[in-house]
Order: sequence, then C-alpha cells, then structure tokens
Amino acid sequence: MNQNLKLLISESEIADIVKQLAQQIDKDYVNRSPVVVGMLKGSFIFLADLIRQIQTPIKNIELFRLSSYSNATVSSGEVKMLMGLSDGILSKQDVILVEDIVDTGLSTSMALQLLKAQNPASLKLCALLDKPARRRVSVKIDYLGMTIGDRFIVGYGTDVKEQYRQLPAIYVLEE
Ligand SMILES: O=P(O)(O)OC[C@H]1O[C@H](OP(=O)(O)OP(=O)(O)O)[C@H](O)[C@@H]1O
Ligand SMILES: Nc1nc2[nH]cnc2c(=O)[nH]1
Repeated sequence: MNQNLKLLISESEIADIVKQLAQQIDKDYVNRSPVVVGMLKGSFIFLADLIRQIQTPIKNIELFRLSSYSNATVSSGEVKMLMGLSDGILSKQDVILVEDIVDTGLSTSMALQLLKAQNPASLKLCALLDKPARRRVSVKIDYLGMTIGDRFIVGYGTDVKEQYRQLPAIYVLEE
C-alpha cells in the first residue's frame, strides 16, 4: 500500500454522514418505495451502507456502469451503458441515483440523462462527496454527504488505478 495517504474522513464520520443521508431520504419517501440505482464501481460500498440505514422499503436496487469517456467534450448521446439497466426498469418509478463523488459533474450528469430517458416518476441524486472546485457541468445534488476541497481522494469504494477501494475510510492521496 502507498504510504502517502492522509486521513480525510474517518470510518465513524462516514457512518454518521450515511445515517443522516438515510434519515433525510426516509423523511422524503414516506408512503413511497424508491428504486435505488448505484453507479459502479465507485459507489458500491457507499450504496451497501446507505441502503442498510434506509428504513423506507426499497422497491428495487439496480446497478449500472457507464463506458468511460476519454474526451470530456464527448456528447451525452455517445455514452453507453457498459453494464446496464434493463430497458424501462425505471419507468414511472421514484428513482434515487447514488454516487460516491461528483467532481467535474460529467459522469453524474450523463448518468442522470440516461436515467431520465426511462421516464421515472421522480429522479433524485444522493452523493457522498461533492468536489465543486473542478465542476464543469452543473449538477443538483439532492442528498449530499460532504463537500471537499480540490484533493484526489481514495478509499471507501473510490480508487486510483483500481487500488484502495477496500479502505474503510477516505484518504487524500498525496503526491
Ligand atoms: O464528476 P466526474 O469528474 O465525472 O467524476 C466522478 C466520477 O469519477 C469516479 O468514477 P470513475 O470514472 O473513476 O469510475 P469508477 O467509479 O469505476 O472508479 C466516481 O466514481 C464518479 O462516478
Ligand atoms: N478516486 C477518485 N475518483 C475520482 N473521480 C473524480 N474525482 C475523484 C477523486 O477525488 N477520487
């Protein structure tokens, strides 16, 4: 493991944030049963923790992965599902997209567009972390865990070259 990791958000702080987010979601979804959609790979640990704190009955849990974009200017029309969502599975559903981090906003806005195309009854975004310093596309985060500075983070599902996803806390990767 790389030694240049500086703790940013501890396991217990993450747990508190996740509980608060679940409480907000419970408050908003009384008498509704949302479909929770996790965007892979980064959100898988956050998603697993979040759904276990949500008391509201969840109708369905879906996972998907977008094709990566090499050029940030690529149009949303060219984004492909690498691992999908079946056609129409979100139609008329109350959908919550779960993201680990919104940075430039490109991934999330593309994901939201793809989900919206299935005509959900409602669509909300829950993101553990927001890094607004490098935003290129505006993204409305309905349920936000924490805003962070312009630092590259790893752990708790997030990676650098597929490393560090297993770490239970969130660290800043220092060069
Ligand atoms: O706001 P953006 O600048 O688009 O960055 C945020 C995205 O980047 C990461 O995913 P990544 O593409 O690294 O894939 P991964 O989730 O499989 O690690 C993260 O999980 C977000 O989905
Ligand atoms: N691991 C990781 N992935 C990202 N994708 C966009 N921003 C980040 C970040 O800070 N860390």
